[in-house]
Amino acid sequence: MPVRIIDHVYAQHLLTKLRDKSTKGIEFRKGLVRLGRIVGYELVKTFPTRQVEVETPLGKATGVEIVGLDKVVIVQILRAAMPFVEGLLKAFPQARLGVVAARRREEGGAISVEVFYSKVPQIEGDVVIVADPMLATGGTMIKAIEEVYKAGNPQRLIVASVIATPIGVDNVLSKYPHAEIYTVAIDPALNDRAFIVPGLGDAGDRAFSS
Ligand SMILES: O=P(O)(O)OC[C@H]1O[C@H](OP(=O)(O)OP(=O)(O)O)[C@H](O)[C@@H]1O
Ligand SMILES: O=c1cc[nH]c(=O)[nH]1
Ligand SMILES: [Mg+2]
Repeated sequence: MPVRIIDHVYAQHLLTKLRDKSTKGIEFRKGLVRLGRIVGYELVKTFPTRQVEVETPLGKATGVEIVGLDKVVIVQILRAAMPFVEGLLKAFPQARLGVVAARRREEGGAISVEVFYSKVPQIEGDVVIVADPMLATGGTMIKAIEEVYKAGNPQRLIVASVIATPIGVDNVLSKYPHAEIYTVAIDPALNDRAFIVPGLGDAGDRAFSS
């Protein structure tokens, strides 16, 4: 199960609004928060559950408890992941958080990625969700995952994205074949500046109005 598309109709609806170039500033940012929430709730479905008994004020009830929520670490890749992670945290409010600050640079027609700050908590045996709305070439995600492995070996490595490309997915999976990639859409192409086409443009710039 290398890539799973989150085909929830509300996720698809929100993504369409984000793609629309007339969706500006705060509306764009709010859309990313809402998408993060839905992606989070879809990810929760992949966790094991157990039956538990609780005492209600009037008697006993049998219910379901999600197992392992206390083991979740979310790693956000600055900057575009910030609103997306705000949404993910609605589904994983007790998650510990890591941060990787990265920027893509164009040098002589080639794209390179610079990580200029990284702080990831100890993650041995944890479920790590690395969040970035855009998985274009996959270069940034690969660098972020390298930072994750410096902090320990996760039990599960989940990549949470909004738009991915086939090449980005292949690049990540060729280095980390066990990564579980969740995305709302896969777009076909990259342009000559490694932007996703049709994509939604520059997610960081649109979210932060620069
Ligand atoms: O898969 P890749 O080809 O590496 O591209 C994806 C990265 O590009 C963007 O970051 P950018 O460098 O624009 O930083 P920003 O989030 O601050 O805008 C985006 O937010 C991803 O992190
Ligand atoms: O299309 C793209 C590619 C990388 N980063 C973005 O924000 N958009
Ligand atoms: Mg950007």
